[in-house]
Amino acid sequence: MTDYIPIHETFQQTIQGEGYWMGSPVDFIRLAGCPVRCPWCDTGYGEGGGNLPREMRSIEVLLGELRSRRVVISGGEPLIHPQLPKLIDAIEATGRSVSVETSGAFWQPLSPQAWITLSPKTHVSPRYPVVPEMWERANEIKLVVETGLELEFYARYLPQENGIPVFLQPEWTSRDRALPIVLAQLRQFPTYRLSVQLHKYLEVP
Ligand SMILES: C[S@@+](CC[C@H](N)C(=O)[O-])C[C@H]1O[C@@H](n2cnc3c(N)ncnc32)[C@H](O)[C@@H]1O
Ligand SMILES: Nc1nc2[nH]cc(C(=O)O)c2c(=O)[nH]1
Ligand code: SF4
Ligand SMILES: [Mg+2]
Repeated sequence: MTDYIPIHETFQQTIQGEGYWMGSPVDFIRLAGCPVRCPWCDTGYGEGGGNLPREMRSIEVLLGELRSRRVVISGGEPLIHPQLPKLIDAIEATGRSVSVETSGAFWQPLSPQAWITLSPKTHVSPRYPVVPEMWERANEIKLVVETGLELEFYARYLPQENGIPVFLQPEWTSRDRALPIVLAQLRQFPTYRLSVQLHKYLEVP
């Protein structure tokens, strides 16, 4: 039985612009749909995304497009789709590695080899808090910093010394104000790292 999954867009042979794998050559599969409605969503889901692309594509066709050794599955919110585990397994079966970008508001058991980037949104969308399993499963945490209060909001969930990597990412539209805040926070928390959405500066997808 062929598995279809709702796709917003796919693009290949770009670079991961954010977080731990920043600068790595990657392909992108952006799944469609997200209920979380972050006010500053840079992908258009802040208002629900009803007018955004949504095309049912088969896993087989998605595999045929792949060119890079690492594939980033993003969205929208990838974990709302029950087909996600099968898509990850199918990509890994080609010998590739998979990264998943998620708000952490939904849970499904995923391949233990998949790299989970948790970017929490509880603070801007209290109806969609990070589920407890996600704080345990995440391989990195990426906080979008707009006001500087985010770090305190999530303090009890953030790893202490020698934990998983924590990235502070200036909210894009307020980056001129948010970047100095992030740099000051990095002086206070020198084990955390800066993530800048490199792709936007390079003007690649
Ligand atoms: C569009 S989201 C899709 C994946 C998932 N829904 C999530 O929020 O992690 C991809 C990444 O972009 C980040 N992001 C979205 N809008 C942003 C903005 N305006 N400034 C900085 N990062 C943003 C999210 O936090 C997330 O790490
Ligand atoms: N190049 C590039 N890197 C990214 N890292 C996370 C992205 C996302 O929208 O999930 C993204 C994106 O949209 N483009
Ligand atoms: S959870 Fe991700 S895709 Fe959904 S609105 Fe927030 S940033 Fe956009
Ligand atoms: Mg993006």
